[in-house]
Amino acid sequence: MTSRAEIDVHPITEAEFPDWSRALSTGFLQDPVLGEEQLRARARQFVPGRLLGAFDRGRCVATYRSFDQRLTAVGGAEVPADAVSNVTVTPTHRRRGLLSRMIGADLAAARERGDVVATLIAAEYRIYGRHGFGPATTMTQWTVDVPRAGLDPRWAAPEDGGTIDLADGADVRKLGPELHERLRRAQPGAVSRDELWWQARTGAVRMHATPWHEPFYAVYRSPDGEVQGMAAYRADDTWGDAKQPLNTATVDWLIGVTPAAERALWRYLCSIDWITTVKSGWRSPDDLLPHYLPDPRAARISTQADWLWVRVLDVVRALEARTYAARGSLVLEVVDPGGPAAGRWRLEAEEGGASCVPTTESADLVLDAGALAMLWLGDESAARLAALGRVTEERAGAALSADALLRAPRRPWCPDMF
Ligand SMILES: CC(=O)SCCNC(=O)CCNC(=O)[C@H](O)C(C)(C)COP(=O)(O)OP(=O)(O)OC[C@H]1O[C@@H](n2cnc3c(N)ncnc32)[C@H](O)[C@@H]1OP(=O)(O)O
Repeated sequence: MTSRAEIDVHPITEAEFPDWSRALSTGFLQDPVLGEEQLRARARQFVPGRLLGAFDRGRCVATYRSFDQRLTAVGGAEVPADAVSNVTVTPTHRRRGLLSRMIGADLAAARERGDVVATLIAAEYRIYGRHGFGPATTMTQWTVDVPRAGLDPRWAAPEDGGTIDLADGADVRKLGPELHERLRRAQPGAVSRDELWWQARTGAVRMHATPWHEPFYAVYRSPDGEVQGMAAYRADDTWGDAKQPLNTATVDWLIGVTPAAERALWRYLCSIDWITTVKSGWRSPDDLLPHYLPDPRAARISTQADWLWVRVLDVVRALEARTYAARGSLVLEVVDPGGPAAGRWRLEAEEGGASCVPTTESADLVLDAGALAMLWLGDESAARLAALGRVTEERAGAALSADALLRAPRRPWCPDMF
């Protein structure tokens, strides 16, 4: 076995990219041999310095990629984020500290660049807490039992006079980015998408060895013709023994920038002939989907799990970027051994802004960096974390005061997997 010191971890060169890409597929248990087209598509994600690899005797055995992202904070301001993805360690080299070396180097560089947070979607719950990340948003998938939903079987168009049209991939690439920008700027927890996101999700660029199957795309326009919503969905082909249709529509993604758009698109999906089940895809836990149906109980939660994980790199800018539900102050002691969030911080929240400064005053609450991330986006409560021992009250009632400041009216949502 090669010793730890002999394994070289460094930002890869373009020449190392094919070997890095093979290691990435191996780590994710995917076909390690990629075609030219996939390799070319993946190479578009190459940014000098941002793809790390570990090399044992010249062969890539671990991968790590980060990229620039914008994350929407509570209140609608965006912060620069270091988005972490493509983390793999080849099974022969696991538990030798390779992930720790790569993430340590990347988070230090992100902090140096001035990123306020790092973000990721964790494959497994137990990997990233030790690196100061906390689960900051929740993902919920609903399965709608369409016959039970109670929709009028004569439904043919949105009740509000808007329209729904089918579209193709080119339309989606044209209309989608602007629509998504509207959504994400208003949605705490949402992240920016680049052009490649739209190209890969519409089949214009093939990133994976698996064959591409085109989804259906539906576009909602308001009564005055403005594009306000869009959905991509697929359908299976299932028929019962009595020759009755039992087809499922599975939503890849659905964007609605107004409740009317969301309502129209969900009702459209639940009104397609032959479709008896609709699977919602990754939604917010407080999504209004069930309530767009006459019988909300027809929408059953089929998956609920942690989704976007956040690591606060700059406490001052993170706390000053968001808005607060009330005026008030709070002294937080963040325990983050050797990490950038460590210290005691005084938060002064006011209407229209907040200030955060280092302080020597006594702390109201003591918490770790992961708990700070969970509270920052407003998805978790300090009272719950206190009950779990993740937050310690140094002043009686401090968890309740923290919740009065930090809680948000709607839960954060990250629609994306990256
Ligand atoms: C954002 C994303 O890309 S998520 C995708 C993550 N990748 C995967 O899940 C692919 C399959 N798994 C892997 O590639 C690897 O096992 C990884 C990346 C999860 C871990 O890589 P390793 O190099 O083995 O991790 P490393 O040795 O640095 O571990 C550091 C510590 O975390 C612990 N740890 C690592 N992975 C896990 C896990 N899945 N569950 C629990 N603990 C873990 C290790 O035991 C170690 O603890 P210790 O310091 O107390 O001994």
